[in-house]
Amino acid sequence: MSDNHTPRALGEWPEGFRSGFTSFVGRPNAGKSTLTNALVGQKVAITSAKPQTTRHTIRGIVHREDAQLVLVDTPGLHRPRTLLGQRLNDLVAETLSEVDAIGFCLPANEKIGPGDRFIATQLAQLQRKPIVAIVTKADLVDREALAAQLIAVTELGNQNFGPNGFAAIVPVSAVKEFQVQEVADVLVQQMPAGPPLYPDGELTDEPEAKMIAELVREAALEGVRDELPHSLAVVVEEMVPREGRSENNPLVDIHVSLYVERSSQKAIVIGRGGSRLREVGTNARKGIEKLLGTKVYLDLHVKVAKDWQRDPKQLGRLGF
Ligand SMILES: Nc1nc2c(ncn2[C@@H]2O[C@H](COP(=O)(O)OP(=O)(O)OP(=O)(O)O)[C@@H](O)[C@H]2O)c(=O)[nH]1
Repeated sequence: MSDNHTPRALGEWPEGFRSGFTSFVGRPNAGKSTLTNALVGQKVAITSAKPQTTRHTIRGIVHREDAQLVLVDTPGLHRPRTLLGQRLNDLVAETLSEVDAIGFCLPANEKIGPGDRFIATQLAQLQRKPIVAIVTKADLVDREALAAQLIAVTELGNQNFGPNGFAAIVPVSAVKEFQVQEVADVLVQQMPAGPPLYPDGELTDEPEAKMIAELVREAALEGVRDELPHSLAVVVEEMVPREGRSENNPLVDIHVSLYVERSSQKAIVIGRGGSRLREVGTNARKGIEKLLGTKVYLDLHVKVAKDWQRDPKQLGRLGF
């Protein structure tokens, strides 16, 4: 978000870094897109276009010194009235599996209506998912009206999410840039600890590949982080939808290379008889399937690339 932070490579991140996915919901015109743009800025807007492999679109990424927030679209909760029954429940369940927190946008200048209440009841089904209420367009009302709306929103939260209500309530004006930073702050507070999911500031049309690489890397480091300090790089070589699958049951073949520096490290990653690598594959696959919303066949190959960290050519190939 800020213009003056130092670019950082994947693989290096400060203590206490948080990262995760969030999504804005709210009825049409609630100010979701404007807020997204205000948070992300023009510079790093990212679009993801892979309809056959993913059902959500990445709207943008907030890069901060202490966190990375990936803003994703959740189609369906935007226009609740056109969706009914099972379909909606599926979408809600999908949202549940994909994001770490939800920003529920409610305009300051409009009374809470049936559309908002409908969304609230749907969100209430997402147990233990933090919901942050964002009172948008705060510049359009005076202080008194804003205070009244904050009280009404608090009540909506208590009615739908039990006595604790919303995880937080923040007024904002994306247009006047009032409290935009605070919106980012409260969402970041809801994110789990973890590494950046994307390279800092990079524009890419293949964000999934980066996230998949990171999921594999995390799974491969699990439990052996000390033995493989900075010696593991992961590259997604290929992602192809499996041919001949029905539209309702797609499968994506993903081929991934894991680069280590020494054969002793290769042995650690693979484990006895390949047992560890199988576990790494299973764990990474679960995360990838959540991310893409489809079944995945994950093929992992461990390779030794000597001194890759010091070789610019290799580093380039590994996406650093
Ligand atoms: N005054 C003011 N207007 C805003 C603010 N945020 C959004 N708007 C206006 O509200 C209208 C709707 O904003 P969007 O960001 O497109 O709303 P949305 O929720 O993405 O709408 P859908 O795409 O229909 O779901 C636009 O005309 C915006 O300019 C704000 O903070 N202040």
